[in-house]
Amino acid sequence: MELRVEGLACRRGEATVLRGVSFTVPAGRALVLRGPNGAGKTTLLRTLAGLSPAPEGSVTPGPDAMAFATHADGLKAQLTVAENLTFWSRAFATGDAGVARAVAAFDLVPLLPRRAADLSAGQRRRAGLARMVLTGRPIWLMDEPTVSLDRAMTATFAEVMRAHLAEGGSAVLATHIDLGLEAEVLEVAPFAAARQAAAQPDPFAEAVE
Ligand SMILES: Nc1ncnc2c1ncn2[C@@H]1O[C@H](COP(=O)(O)OP(=O)(O)OP(=O)(O)O)[C@@H](O)[C@H]1O
Repeated sequence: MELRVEGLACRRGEATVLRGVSFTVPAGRALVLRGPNGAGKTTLLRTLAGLSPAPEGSVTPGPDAMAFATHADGLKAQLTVAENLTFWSRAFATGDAGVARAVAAFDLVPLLPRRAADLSAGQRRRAGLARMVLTGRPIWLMDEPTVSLDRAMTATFAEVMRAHLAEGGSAVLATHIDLGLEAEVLEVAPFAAARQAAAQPDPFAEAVE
């Protein structure tokens, strides 16, 4: 699904962090957000996701089409991974089929009985990313999705993303590492988000080698 952003301003607390952000991410494509610490990448993602109201501009479609993977992963610490997945499948009305897709995508069977509080950082991230699959939503917003993932799981993530894009999904990712994504790059800078076309031929080539 296409994501269209026009003249967006983004606030964090009382501060306007970004202004005049415009871009389109066509179905099947990803946009990578780059920029130094504090540039506003997380703020932009939060605004796209509808978590921070935008004082100016528009985002189409609305938040119901989007799934947002944050640093926090969204797991309830006292529940097992299986219980977290069931909770999400109810919240997103995707049922057992949604859970099965998420488990298969990130090889979660060994983690299902484990309490989220007892998972390693990488295992938590795996479960948090599986949530994106479970939602069935077409537009994925992701904040440093590969942090804490080992090399094999980074490759798995790349495969999952590739499948999502091949199904007509789209994505906006803030990441400091080069995933080898076939993606445009948006350099995020306060009040002046400028676009750099950077299509590359082989998505994820470097991530999965
Ligand atoms: N709750 C808040 N209230 C006011 N300003 C904030 C708040 N949270 C963050 N900021 C500021 O907003 C700006 C943008 O922060 P943001 O987290 O979006 O940057 P980022 O590009 O994601 O950075 P990083 O690469 O470090 O994750 C920063 O200057 C930050 O200090």
